[in-house]
Amino acid sequence: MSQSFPPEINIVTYNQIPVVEVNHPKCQAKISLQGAQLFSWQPAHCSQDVLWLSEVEPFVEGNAIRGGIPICYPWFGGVKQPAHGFARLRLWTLNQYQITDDGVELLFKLDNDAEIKMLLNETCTLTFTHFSEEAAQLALHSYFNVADIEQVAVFNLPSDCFNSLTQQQQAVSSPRKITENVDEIYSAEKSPSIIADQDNHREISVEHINASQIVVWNPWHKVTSSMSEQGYRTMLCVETARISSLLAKGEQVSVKISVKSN
Ligand SMILES: O=P(O)(O)OC[C@H]1O[C@@H](O)[C@H](O)[C@@H](O)[C@@H]1O
Repeated sequence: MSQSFPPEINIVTYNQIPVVEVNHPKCQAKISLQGAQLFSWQPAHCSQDVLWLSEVEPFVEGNAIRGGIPICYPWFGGVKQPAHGFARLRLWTLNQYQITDDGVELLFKLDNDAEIKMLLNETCTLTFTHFSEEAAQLALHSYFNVADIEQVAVFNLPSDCFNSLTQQQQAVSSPRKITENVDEIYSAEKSPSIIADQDNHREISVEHINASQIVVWNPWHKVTSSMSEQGYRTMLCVETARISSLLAKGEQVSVKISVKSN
């Protein structure tokens, strides 16, 4: 694609990683070409970023970026190496863009395997399409930026989940409050998940479209790469996933994120 972009789009380098910066009256956003990873999105009406990025992220080639929306594909977790699949470690290409008064649309491709369309405006919609013949898993592993994890409540999750830490199914009270290391897999029967971010006076709605699971993760004090000791305090992952029900060729999964101030 031509290297001359309209003023709303800029390609810059963060340490070793090429990044697309979007500057539009409706929103500002940043996407790493490694992983086609949206790691900053701030709609005009918000005074804070909606997505969390580790303040110690080094932006080193081949290192998973800690924050934003990593695309975990074509597998989830440590079933194989690298953990969470190779898509977040590879360079994607920006194949199309469109800028209108309403916002910016970007299309990134990972060879002939997959693509992700990003519709960025006052809301944010990512639509992933799986193209390869082989069935695959996926997680749009969204890290949300919250003022204080101890004042956060997540509404509209199912009343039970699979706890990946104990490897057991367990009952969960509603709304879900986070006060320790959590790593939970819910069925995606209920959508959207609502993150009440009390001290930022806002609610983040996370709509899971064509997902089979929702993963809720915060490592708390567990040592985690590219994350500071206090990093867990301002983040929460609520992930849109296809773990048990594999993606067939041509299938799409989307996450739609919107923010309401209160
Ligand atoms: O450190 P990674 O590979 O980015 O993974 C982070 C976390 O991702 C979550 O999706 C998993 O449920 C956790 O088990 C995992 O620890």
